[in-house]
Amino acid sequence: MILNFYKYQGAGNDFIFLDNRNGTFPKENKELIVHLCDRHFGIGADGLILIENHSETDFKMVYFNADSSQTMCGNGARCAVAFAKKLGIINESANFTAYDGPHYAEVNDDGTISLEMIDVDQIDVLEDHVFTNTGTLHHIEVVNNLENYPVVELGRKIRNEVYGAEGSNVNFIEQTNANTFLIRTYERGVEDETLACGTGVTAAAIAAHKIGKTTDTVVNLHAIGGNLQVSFDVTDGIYKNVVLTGPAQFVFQGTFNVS
Ligand SMILES: N[C@@H](CCC[C@H](N)C(=O)O)C(=O)O
Repeated sequence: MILNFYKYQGAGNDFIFLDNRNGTFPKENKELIVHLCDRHFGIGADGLILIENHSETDFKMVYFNADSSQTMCGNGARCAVAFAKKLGIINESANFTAYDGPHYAEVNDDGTISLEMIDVDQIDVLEDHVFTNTGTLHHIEVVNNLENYPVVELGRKIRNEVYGAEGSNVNFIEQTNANTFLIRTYERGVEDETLACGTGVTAAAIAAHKIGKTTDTVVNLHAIGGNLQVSFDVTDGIYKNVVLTGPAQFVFQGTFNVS
Protein backbone atom coordinates (compact mmCIF):
# COMPACT_ATOMS: atom_id res chain seq x y z
CA MET A 1 0.00 0.00 0.00
CA ILE A 2 1.32 3.45 -0.93
CA LEU A 3 0.26 6.28 1.41
CA ASN A 4 0.29 9.89 0.24
CA PHE A 5 1.09 11.92 3.33
CA TYR A 6 1.53 15.58 4.24
CA LYS A 7 3.64 16.88 7.08
CA TYR A 8 2.57 19.96 9.09
CA GLN A 9 3.88 21.63 12.22
CA GLY A 10 2.32 24.07 14.64
CA ALA A 11 4.95 25.77 16.82
CA GLY A 12 7.15 22.71 16.33
CA ASN A 13 4.45 20.20 17.35
CA ASP A 14 4.58 18.04 14.20
CA PHE A 15 1.99 15.84 12.54
CA ILE A 16 1.53 13.42 9.67
CA PHE A 17 -1.69 14.20 7.78
CA LEU A 18 -3.61 11.77 5.61
CA ASP A 19 -6.64 12.65 3.48
CA ASN A 20 -8.95 9.82 4.52
CA ARG A 21 -12.16 11.12 2.95
CA ASN A 22 -12.39 7.84 1.01
CA GLY A 23 -12.05 5.87 4.26
CA THR A 24 -9.29 3.58 3.02
CA PHE A 25 -6.72 4.16 5.80
CA PRO A 26 -6.73 1.15 8.19
CA LYS A 27 -7.03 3.19 11.40
CA GLU A 28 -7.59 0.09 13.54
CA ASN A 29 -3.99 -0.85 12.70
CA LYS A 30 -2.29 0.72 15.75
CA GLU A 31 1.11 -0.78 14.85
CA LEU A 32 1.01 1.05 11.52
CA ILE A 33 0.25 4.39 13.22
CA VAL A 34 3.11 3.86 15.68
CA HIS A 35 5.40 2.89 12.78
CA LEU A 36 4.49 5.96 10.69
CA CYS A 37 5.19 8.28 13.67
CA ASP A 38 8.50 6.58 14.47
CA ARG A 39 11.34 9.08 13.92
CA HIS A 40 13.87 6.39 12.99
CA PHE A 41 11.92 3.78 11.02
CA GLY A 42 8.91 5.79 9.80
CA ILE A 43 8.07 9.33 8.68
CA GLY A 44 8.36 10.68 12.21
CA ALA A 45 5.91 12.90 14.10
CA ASP A 46 4.34 13.67 17.46
CA GLY A 47 1.02 12.48 16.07
CA LEU A 48 -0.97 11.37 13.03
CA ILE A 49 -4.18 13.03 11.85
CA LEU A 50 -6.82 11.79 9.45
CA ILE A 51 -9.12 14.23 7.69
CA GLU A 52 -12.46 12.52 7.11
CA ASN A 53 -15.92 13.44 5.86
CA HIS A 54 -18.54 14.48 8.41
CA SER A 55 -22.26 14.76 7.79
CA GLU A 56 -22.79 18.00 9.76
CA THR A 57 -19.49 19.89 9.64
CA ASP A 58 -16.84 20.66 7.00
CA PHE A 59 -14.70 17.72 8.07
CA LYS A 60 -13.78 15.41 10.92
CA MET A 61 -10.31 15.41 12.45
CA VAL A 62 -9.21 12.04 13.84
CA TYR A 63 -6.11 12.47 16.01
CA PHE A 64 -3.68 9.79 17.19
CA ASN A 65 -0.72 10.39 19.49
CA ALA A 66 2.56 8.80 18.34
CA ASP A 67 1.68 5.77 20.49
CA SER A 68 -1.71 5.52 18.66
CA SER A 69 -3.85 6.67 21.62
CA GLN A 70 -6.66 9.07 20.71
CA THR A 71 -7.72 12.42 22.16
CA MET A 72 -7.96 16.12 21.20
CA CYS A 73 -4.93 18.06 19.96
CA GLY A 74 -4.95 21.87 19.74
CA ASN A 75 -1.91 22.36 17.52
CA GLY A 76 -3.02 19.43 15.39
CA ALA A 77 -6.46 20.99 15.01
CA ARG A 78 -4.97 24.28 13.81
CA CYS A 79 -2.84 22.34 11.32
CA ALA A 80 -5.94 20.36 10.26
CA VAL A 81 -7.61 23.63 9.32
CA ALA A 82 -4.57 24.62 7.23
CA PHE A 83 -4.58 21.18 5.57
CA ALA A 84 -8.33 21.34 4.90
CA LYS A 85 -7.74 24.69 3.20
CA LYS A 86 -4.95 23.17 1.08
CA LEU A 87 -7.33 20.34 0.08
CA GLY A 88 -9.99 22.90 -0.91
CA ILE A 89 -12.46 21.65 1.72
CA ILE A 90 -12.68 25.10 3.37
CA ASN A 91 -11.67 28.68 2.60
CA GLU A 92 -10.96 31.13 5.42
CA SER A 93 -13.03 29.51 8.15
CA ALA A 94 -14.06 26.04 9.25
CA ASN A 95 -16.58 24.21 11.34
CA PHE A 96 -15.22 20.79 12.09
CA THR A 97 -15.57 17.91 14.51
CA ALA A 98 -12.80 16.58 16.75
CA TYR A 99 -12.48 14.13 19.65
CA ASP A 100 -13.89 16.70 22.11
CA GLY A 101 -16.75 17.87 19.89
CA PRO A 102 -17.40 20.63 17.36
CA HIS A 103 -14.97 23.50 16.77
CA TYR A 104 -14.91 26.72 14.77
CA ALA A 105 -11.65 28.14 13.40
CA GLU A 106 -10.51 31.03 11.24
CA VAL A 107 -7.49 31.49 9.01
CA ASN A 108 -6.00 34.92 9.80
CA ASP A 109 -4.39 37.27 7.24
CA ASP A 110 -0.90 36.37 8.52
CA GLY A 111 -1.59 32.64 8.05
CA THR A 112 -1.99 31.89 11.74
CA ILE A 113 -5.09 29.94 12.75
CA SER A 114 -7.46 30.95 15.55
CA LEU A 115 -9.25 27.96 17.01
CA GLU A 116 -12.22 28.04 19.38
CA MET A 117 -11.65 25.58 22.21
CA ILE A 118 -14.18 23.98 24.56
CA ASP A 119 -15.53 25.91 27.56
CA VAL A 120 -13.60 25.08 30.72
CA ASP A 121 -15.53 24.91 33.99
CA GLN A 122 -13.68 22.31 36.04
CA ILE A 123 -10.35 23.67 37.27
CA ASP A 124 -8.77 21.95 40.26
CA VAL A 125 -6.41 24.24 42.15
CA LEU A 126 -4.15 22.15 44.39
CA GLU A 127 -1.21 23.06 46.61
CA ASP A 128 1.51 22.96 43.97
CA HIS A 129 -0.34 22.54 40.69
CA VAL A 130 -3.54 23.05 38.73
CA PHE A 131 -5.36 20.29 36.86
CA THR A 132 -7.88 20.87 34.10
CA ASN A 133 -9.28 19.58 30.83
CA THR A 134 -9.08 21.74 27.70
CA GLY A 135 -10.09 18.91 25.38
CA THR A 136 -7.54 16.66 26.98
CA LEU A 137 -5.96 16.40 30.45
CA HIS A 138 -3.40 18.88 31.75
CA HIS A 139 -1.36 19.29 34.93
CA ILE A 140 0.20 22.77 35.28
CA GLU A 141 2.98 23.85 37.65
CA VAL A 142 4.56 27.29 38.03
CA VAL A 143 8.34 26.97 38.33
CA ASN A 144 11.55 29.03 38.23
CA ASN A 145 14.43 28.69 35.77
CA LEU A 146 12.32 26.80 33.22
CA GLU A 147 15.17 26.80 30.72
CA ASN A 148 17.11 24.38 32.90
CA TYR A 149 14.13 22.56 34.41
CA PRO A 150 14.15 18.72 34.22
CA VAL A 151 10.92 18.66 32.17
CA VAL A 152 11.27 15.13 30.83
CA GLU A 153 12.36 13.55 34.10
CA LEU A 154 9.77 15.28 36.33
CA GLY A 155 7.03 15.32 33.69
CA ARG A 156 7.33 11.57 33.21
CA LYS A 157 7.34 10.99 36.97
CA ILE A 158 4.19 13.10 37.51
CA ARG A 159 2.46 11.62 34.45
CA ASN A 160 2.98 8.10 35.78
CA GLU A 161 3.01 8.41 39.56
CA VAL A 162 0.20 10.96 39.97
CA TYR A 163 -2.06 10.01 37.07
CA GLY A 164 -1.41 6.29 36.60
CA ALA A 165 -2.29 4.40 33.46
CA GLU A 166 -4.52 7.09 31.94
CA GLY A 167 -1.83 9.69 32.55
CA SER A 168 -1.90 13.43 31.96
CA ASN A 169 0.11 15.93 30.00
CA VAL A 170 2.37 17.90 32.33
CA ASN A 171 3.11 21.60 31.74
CA PHE A 172 5.70 23.75 33.51
CA ILE A 173 5.36 27.52 33.21
CA GLU A 174 7.44 30.55 34.23
CA GLN A 175 6.05 34.08 34.21
CA THR A 176 8.03 36.75 32.32
CA ASN A 177 5.61 39.70 32.50
CA ALA A 178 2.01 40.52 33.44
CA ASN A 179 0.46 38.41 30.69
CA THR A 180 3.33 36.31 29.30
CA PHE A 181 4.64 32.90 30.30
CA LEU A 182 7.32 30.53 29.09
CA ILE A 183 6.02 26.97 28.82
CA ARG A 184 7.46 23.49 28.38
CA THR A 185 5.27 20.38 28.14
CA TYR A 186 5.75 16.66 28.68
CA GLU A 187 3.12 14.94 26.52
CA ARG A 188 1.58 11.60 27.35
CA GLY A 189 1.17 9.50 24.21
CA VAL A 190 4.43 10.89 22.88
CA GLU A 191 6.05 10.13 26.25
CA ASP A 192 8.53 12.93 25.81
CA GLU A 193 8.76 16.71 25.81
CA THR A 194 7.29 18.23 22.64
CA LEU A 195 8.19 21.67 21.28
CA ALA A 196 4.67 22.99 21.99
CA CYS A 197 1.23 21.74 23.00
CA GLY A 198 -1.91 23.69 22.03
CA THR A 199 -4.30 22.29 24.62
CA GLY A 200 -1.41 22.66 27.09
CA VAL A 201 -0.89 26.39 26.49
CA THR A 202 -4.67 26.82 26.69
CA ALA A 203 -4.72 25.03 30.06
CA ALA A 204 -1.71 27.03 31.26
CA ALA A 205 -3.30 30.39 30.36
CA ILE A 206 -6.53 29.46 32.15
CA ALA A 207 -4.64 28.10 35.17
CA ALA A 208 -2.48 31.23 35.41
CA HIS A 209 -5.62 33.40 35.36
CA LYS A 210 -7.46 31.17 37.81
CA ILE A 211 -4.68 31.36 40.43
CA GLY A 212 -4.18 35.10 39.95
CA LYS A 213 -0.81 35.09 38.21
CA THR A 214 -2.42 37.25 35.53
CA THR A 215 -5.58 39.34 35.37
CA ASP A 216 -5.38 39.65 31.58
CA THR A 217 -7.75 37.68 29.40
CA VAL A 218 -5.28 37.60 26.51
CA VAL A 219 -2.25 35.55 27.52
CA ASN A 220 0.96 34.96 25.55
CA LEU A 221 2.71 31.62 25.87
CA HIS A 222 6.24 31.16 24.57
CA ALA A 223 6.96 27.51 23.85
CA ILE A 224 10.30 26.18 22.62
CA GLY A 225 8.89 25.78 19.10
CA GLY A 226 7.01 29.06 18.82
CA ASN A 227 4.66 31.59 20.30
CA LEU A 228 0.97 31.02 20.93
CA GLN A 229 -1.80 33.22 22.29
CA VAL A 230 -4.87 32.29 24.29
CA SER A 231 -7.85 34.61 24.87
CA PHE A 232 -11.03 33.97 26.85
CA ASP A 233 -13.97 35.45 28.74
CA VAL A 234 -14.70 34.44 32.31
CA THR A 235 -18.30 34.24 33.47
CA ASP A 236 -19.14 32.86 36.93
CA GLY A 237 -15.82 31.02 37.02
CA ILE A 238 -16.42 29.39 33.63
CA TYR A 239 -13.88 30.09 30.88
CA LYS A 240 -15.79 30.68 27.65
CA ASN A 241 -14.97 31.89 24.14
CA VAL A 242 -11.54 30.34 24.62
CA VAL A 243 -9.49 30.93 21.46
CA LEU A 244 -6.05 29.49 20.71
CA THR A 245 -4.06 31.36 18.03
CA GLY A 246 -0.77 30.33 16.48
CA PRO A 247 1.11 29.11 13.43
CA ALA A 248 0.20 26.06 11.35
CA GLN A 249 2.64 25.35 8.56
CA PHE A 250 2.93 22.87 5.73
CA VAL A 251 6.41 21.31 5.78
CA PHE A 252 6.54 18.69 3.00
CA GLN A 253 4.59 15.91 1.36
CA GLY A 254 5.59 12.48 0.18
CA THR A 255 4.69 8.85 -0.27
CA PHE A 256 5.27 6.03 2.20
CA ASN A 257 5.40 2.40 1.19
CA VAL A 258 3.58 0.24 3.73
CA SER A 259 4.94 -3.26 3.28
N1 LIG B 1 -0.01 18.27 21.26
C1 LIG B 1 -1.38 18.32 21.50
C2 LIG B 1 -1.94 17.43 22.56
C3 LIG B 1 -1.95 15.98 22.08
C4 LIG B 1 -2.64 15.04 23.02
C5 LIG B 1 -1.87 14.72 24.26
N2 LIG B 1 -0.59 14.15 24.02
C6 LIG B 1 -2.73 13.77 25.13
O1 LIG B 1 -2.57 12.56 25.05
O2 LIG B 1 -3.56 14.27 25.88
C7 LIG B 1 -1.93 19.72 21.51
O3 LIG B 1 -1.39 20.56 20.77
O4 LIG B 1 -2.95 19.97 22.16
